[in-house]
Amino acid sequence: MTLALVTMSHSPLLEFVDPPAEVKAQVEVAFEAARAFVKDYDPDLVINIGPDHYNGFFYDIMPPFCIGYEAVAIGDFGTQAGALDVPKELAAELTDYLMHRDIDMTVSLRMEVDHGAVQPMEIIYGDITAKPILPIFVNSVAPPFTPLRRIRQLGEGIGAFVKEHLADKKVLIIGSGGLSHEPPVPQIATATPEVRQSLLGGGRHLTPEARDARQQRVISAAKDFAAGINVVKPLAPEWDRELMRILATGDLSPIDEWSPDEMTEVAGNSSHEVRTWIAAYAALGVVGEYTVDYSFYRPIPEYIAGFGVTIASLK
Ligand SMILES: O=C(O)/C=C/c1cccc(O)c1O
Ligand SMILES: [Fe+2]
Repeated sequence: MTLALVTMSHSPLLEFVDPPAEVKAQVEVAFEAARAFVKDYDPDLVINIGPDHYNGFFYDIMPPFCIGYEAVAIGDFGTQAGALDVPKELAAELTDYLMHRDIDMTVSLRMEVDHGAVQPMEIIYGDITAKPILPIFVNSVAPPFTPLRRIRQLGEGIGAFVKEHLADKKVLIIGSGGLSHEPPVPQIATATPEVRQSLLGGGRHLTPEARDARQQRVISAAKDFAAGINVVKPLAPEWDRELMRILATGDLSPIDEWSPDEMTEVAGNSSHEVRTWIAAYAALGVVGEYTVDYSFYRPIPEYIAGFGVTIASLK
């Protein structure tokens, strides 16, 4: 058994906006580092921890986290659509294991996932079905948020499962999202009645026209933000670097004390996507001491993201 980790900011804007060539080149170097690492490691299984942006999960029922026994990517922002290759029985075993560790997993027998879940797989493999994958959703955009301690414990449970039940496998854990950012994903607290309906589930399975309108709003916000118009909260590079520093130490306990409200205040509504990174690092830390082999960070307004990529492996 072994476990390795890749965490990656995602941005649906990658193909829709144009940062300076030097920035694009740096991001491509980071993506290539992830590809090369994964190619060399050649995992048997991917455990994919990702958020959702009101495409698969809505306020009719919003779990803090959920595992998919089957999963279908909706293909937003031109990402690959279609069914993921989920080993259903293994997903059920992991659920059972976590339940017995007092992690009340929600299950979906047919989870719908968006760019937030699949973009790293697409970047790394060019195909979201390239490997068997256990898809785990972590709520990162819809308050109220579970305390970060619970996310760490979820990650630790996943790590313990890998250690005990996947002794003959090479496993890659992916955390997708973050870092500081506040793209124009609607908030229930400030929603108009129409948007509120959409967040309650009306936004599921949008018509192509409605999907296009939704995406154009985000693309145009990104262009404004890059032009220096503060349509969204500024990125918070210091906060991002501090998180990455803590993750690299192997001791995640300081993060337990972070309050969700303060995260939102300092690093933006979508900064909670770092929960995927925290869970992934907690899983790796349970399997053994680790080193961060590669780390990239740059705030990229065009992508509306404090943009980071890390790779970590066991010592
Ligand atoms: O509008 C959405 O669905 C999400 C947009 C977005 C923009 C930038 C960074 C991210 O992580 C996003 O999910
Ligand atoms: Fe996102």
